[in-house]
Amino acid sequence: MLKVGFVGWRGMVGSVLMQRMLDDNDFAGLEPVFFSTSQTGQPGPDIGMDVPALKDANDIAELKAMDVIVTCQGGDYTTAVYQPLREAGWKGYWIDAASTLRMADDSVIVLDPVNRHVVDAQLAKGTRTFVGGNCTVSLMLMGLGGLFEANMVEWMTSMTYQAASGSGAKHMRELLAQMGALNGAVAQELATPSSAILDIDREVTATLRSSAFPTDNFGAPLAGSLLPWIDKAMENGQSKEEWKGGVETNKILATGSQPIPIDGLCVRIGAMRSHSQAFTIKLRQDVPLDEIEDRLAKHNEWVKVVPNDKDQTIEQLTPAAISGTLSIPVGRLRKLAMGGEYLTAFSVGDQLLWGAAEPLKRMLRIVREHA
Ligand SMILES: NC(=O)C1=CN([C@@H]2O[C@H](COP(=O)(O)OP(=O)(O)OC[C@H]3O[C@@H](n4cnc5c(N)ncnc54)[C@H](OP(=O)(O)O)[C@@H]3O)[C@@H](O)[C@H]2O)C=CC1
Ligand SMILES: N[C@@H](CC(=O)OP(=O)(O)O)C(=O)O
Repeated sequence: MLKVGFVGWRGMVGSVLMQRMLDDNDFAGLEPVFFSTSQTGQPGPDIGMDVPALKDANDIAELKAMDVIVTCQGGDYTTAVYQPLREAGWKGYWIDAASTLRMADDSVIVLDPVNRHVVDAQLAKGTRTFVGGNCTVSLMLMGLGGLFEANMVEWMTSMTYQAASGSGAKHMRELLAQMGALNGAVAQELATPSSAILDIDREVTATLRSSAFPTDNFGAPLAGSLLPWIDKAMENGQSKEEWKGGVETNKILATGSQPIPIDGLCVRIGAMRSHSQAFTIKLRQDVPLDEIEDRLAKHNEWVKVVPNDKDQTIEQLTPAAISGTLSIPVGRLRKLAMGGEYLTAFSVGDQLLWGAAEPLKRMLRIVREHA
């Protein structure tokens, strides 16, 4: 039976992974072993079967006993443990949510509904390191996979509207604290229908700018505002999140020496756990919209084309509509005024499911089939 070590399972991404594996009975037939960097010796999680006490996630000898390690612990952990483990002779499968190893020559970025052929080819070649993609990249490719599969995209921009969850659990709490502080600052006026909206707005703006406003995690107000920068700066003026959009997409698609230019602006907004993106797509040819919709809809079982009308858009194409689900709606599809080769689209996806946990869960299944 395959011995699978889980690291980072207590965290936000790890908890979503655990739940999805329980939902689909994925622990059956495995020998799961749970690790922690802080709770060694404590009882393992309740997954409906006996599991040993938690092992030390930094203990190379314990890790070495695993056939597969699935980690959602984060990049610092991967940096500290992966190389020493390989140097100790471990030849097992490493399945990781962190970005650390994504662009390494000997790793594959996994998103099997889009690149199963790449994953299979690399497994056959003996590749043992599989990494989930950046959330905006995975969500974009789940939505637009039909266009890339048909090699219809000459270039693309992606303008993102990213949820607080992408920064972690503390940030989600801070977003809610900010929302509460704004509401609290004007609660009395809101309860008085005759109060002047510009007075309320003035108070809200003063609260946003006040030093007492909770911004320890984001470093600035997000509720009632937005933050047009995500992750570190690259030397060329891109943010690292924007850089990932181009390099990771091309690695997933294995475009090799003919990369598709993909760039844009990444923006944090006050959504909880679903990322949205607006695309401008330069098609290689002027393809009719109905053919485009058909290709998008048929690409995978989770994408859903939303007709370009107001009622269906605001009902189906929002974080509120899809958070907590695997659905990837794509809508606002129309040709732009620039010409028939210019397409616009908007998509939404749960950042913790297809954006993080789901590709790892599925990769573990693929490894089981292969091993
Ligand atoms: N957040 C996201 O959207 C995405 C994250 N990722 C990757 O996944 C990594 C982990 O992200 P995320 O899940 O948000 O991180 P979390 O901060 O939620 O969890 C990381 C670890 O913190 C430890 N921890 C300490 N206190 C607690 C507590 N009270 N509850 C739960 N865990 C606790 C746990 O490790 P221990 O048991 O060892 O103490 C846990 O595994 C990221 O660093 C990133 O590399 C990838 C894609 C998206
Ligand atoms: N950077 C993403 C979340 C994330 O964890 O990305 P990555 O896995 O590429 O580090 C966001 O903030 O929404």
